[in-house]
Amino acid sequence: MMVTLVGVLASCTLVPFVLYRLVSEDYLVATVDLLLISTCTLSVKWAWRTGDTERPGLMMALAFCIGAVTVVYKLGSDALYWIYPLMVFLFFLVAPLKALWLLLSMLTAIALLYLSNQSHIFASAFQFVVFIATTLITCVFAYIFAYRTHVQRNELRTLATIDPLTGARNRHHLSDELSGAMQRYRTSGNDSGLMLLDLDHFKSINDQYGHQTGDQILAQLIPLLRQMLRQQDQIYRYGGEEFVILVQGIQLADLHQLAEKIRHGIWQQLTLPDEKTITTSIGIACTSQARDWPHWLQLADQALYQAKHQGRNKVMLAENTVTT
Ligand SMILES: Nc1nc2c(ncn2[C@@H]2O[C@H](COP(=O)(O)OP(=O)(O)OP(=O)(O)O)[C@@H](O)[C@H]2O)c(=O)[nH]1
Repeated sequence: MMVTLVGVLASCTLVPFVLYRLVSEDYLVATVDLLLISTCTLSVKWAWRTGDTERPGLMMALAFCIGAVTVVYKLGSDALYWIYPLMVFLFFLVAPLKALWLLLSMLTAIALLYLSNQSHIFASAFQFVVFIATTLITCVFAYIFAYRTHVQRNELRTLATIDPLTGARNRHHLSDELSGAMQRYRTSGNDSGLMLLDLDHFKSINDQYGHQTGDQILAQLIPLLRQMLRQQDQIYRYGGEEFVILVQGIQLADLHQLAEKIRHGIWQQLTLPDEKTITTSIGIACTSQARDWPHWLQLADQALYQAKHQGRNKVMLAENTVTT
């Protein structure tokens, strides 16, 4: 985790300086350094406890910017060299645009302190101009680099998690999401529903109309499903023409109604080039019926098998009920 790495590195770097400042009786700078080490420790703990890296990262970044202005004000040009590693450091902690804004605010504060004659930060006006020019250039290059990395990371995440043909999620995070829903049911009694949906006779559709038409049907299915679902409901492509829909916070009766609505919607709205209809079979199960997430999925799969077995174009409920 980046916040931990940066927090530990920054703290380790600062410890010898705290000792040095204490020995040389520079108590203000020693206090600032100690506060920065405490902020790093708190942020790392916060990130580990909550799994959230955004707010702890921002807290650390803000503390370092304020600390840097204070130390530069107190120590003058001796402290200026630290601004450069800090500029790179901030891009590891917060999103590129936030890091850029923080850095520009920090540089403005240093410039205002100097221009208002409140401190002899710079030995000469020339040194001031060189400092501003070099820090701005570093800011711009660091921002471009961080922004490109950010975009590429998002693209990689999309490639790893989204099925390119349908736009549904792939199976990558399905087990995590299902075990999360199972966990929520155990801790708060909040039931969730699972639908396993499989288009009927898809092989004959491919054989009769061609693979490309089959692909188009699969691509049209997801927007149609999204119209009938809430924004927080998740659709995963489980296999070729088989999809998993995870519906959080729903009881079995309502899940059944929703599955019927979906079955009808597909029957009415998803059509072949010659206007013939396409049907679907759906197996459904709720967290309250299952022992764990693989069992939950297995129950929905058994229900889907029943729906196929009983003639297709049907919604079947899982039969098992867990007894505790
Ligand atoms: N066009 C297209 N076809 C796919 C894709 N993935 C899987 N398929 C096809 O989907 C078909 C699934 O066939 P089966 O598993 O026999 O099932 P089915 O014909 O739908 O029959 P039932 O499920 O029993 O109603 C196979 O012919 C696969 O080639 C895909 O991405 N695009």
